[in-house]
Amino acid sequence: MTAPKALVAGNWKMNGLTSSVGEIEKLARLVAEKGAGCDVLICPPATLISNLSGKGIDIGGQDCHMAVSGAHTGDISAAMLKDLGCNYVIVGHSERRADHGETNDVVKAKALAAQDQGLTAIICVGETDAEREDGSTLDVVTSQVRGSIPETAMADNTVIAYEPVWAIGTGKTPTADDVADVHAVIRNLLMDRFGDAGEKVRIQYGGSVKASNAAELMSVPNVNGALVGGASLKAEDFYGIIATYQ
Ligand SMILES: O=C(CO)COP(=O)(O)O
Repeated sequence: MTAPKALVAGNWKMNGLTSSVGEIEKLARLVAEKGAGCDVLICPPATLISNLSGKGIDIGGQDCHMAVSGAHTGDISAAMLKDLGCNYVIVGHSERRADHGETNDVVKAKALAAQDQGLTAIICVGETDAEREDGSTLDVVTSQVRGSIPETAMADNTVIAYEPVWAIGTGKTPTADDVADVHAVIRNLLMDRFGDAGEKVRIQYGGSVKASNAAELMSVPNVNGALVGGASLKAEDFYGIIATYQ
C-alpha cells in the first residue's frame, strides 16, 4: 500500500488575536500559488476558529471535552467544533496531559467524542525527558497509543502525532533513526489495531519542526506529516515546512 497523504498541521496553542486573519490569508495565498503536496491544517485557539474558517485552509480544534454539552465551565465540545466547520481536533497534547492531568482514559474519551461527531482525532503521544533518559520511550509510546485510541475508532478518523515532550519548543529533535524506530513501533500497533487499514493512518512527527529540518524529518519512513507549534505562527515559515511535500 502507498503511504497515506501527509498532514502538516499547525498548532497555534495560546497564540493569535483577531489580527491573525492576515496570516491565514497569506498562508492560503501561498498554498494556492505554490501548491501543497499534503493536507494543510491550522488549529488556532477556539476564539479564532470563526474568524479563520472559510479562508481556504482547514481549521481544527486544539482540545475538546468528552461530553457533547453540559455544565463544564470554560470547556468546548466536539459538537461545537463541528458546528464551526472543523474537521479535526487535537487530543492528548502533552501540554494538556501534563497541565491538566489528562490520562490515557481521558484522552480516549475525548477522541471518542470527536469521532462520534465526525471529526478526525489527532491523538498525541510522546515521552518526557526523564522517560527517554531511562530508556522507556518505546514502552511509554506503546501504552499511550494502546490506551488512547477508542475501541470504535477507524483508520480514517484517527491520526497519531508522536511528539517527544523534550523536543517541544526546545529546538532539540531526535535523530532520524530514533524517529524511525518510534514510528515503526506505532505503525505496528496500528496494524495490530486496524489490520491492513493501519497502513492508512497518518503518523505525524512533532517537536521543533521548522523549514530547515523538515526535509530530513519528513523523509523518515512512517512519518506522514508534522504537527508544528512555533513555526506555524508565520505563514512563510509554515509554508516552508509544507513545501517539503511538493
Ligand atoms: O507541541 C508542538 C505541536 O503540537 C510542537 O511545538 P514546537 O513546534 O513549537 O516545538
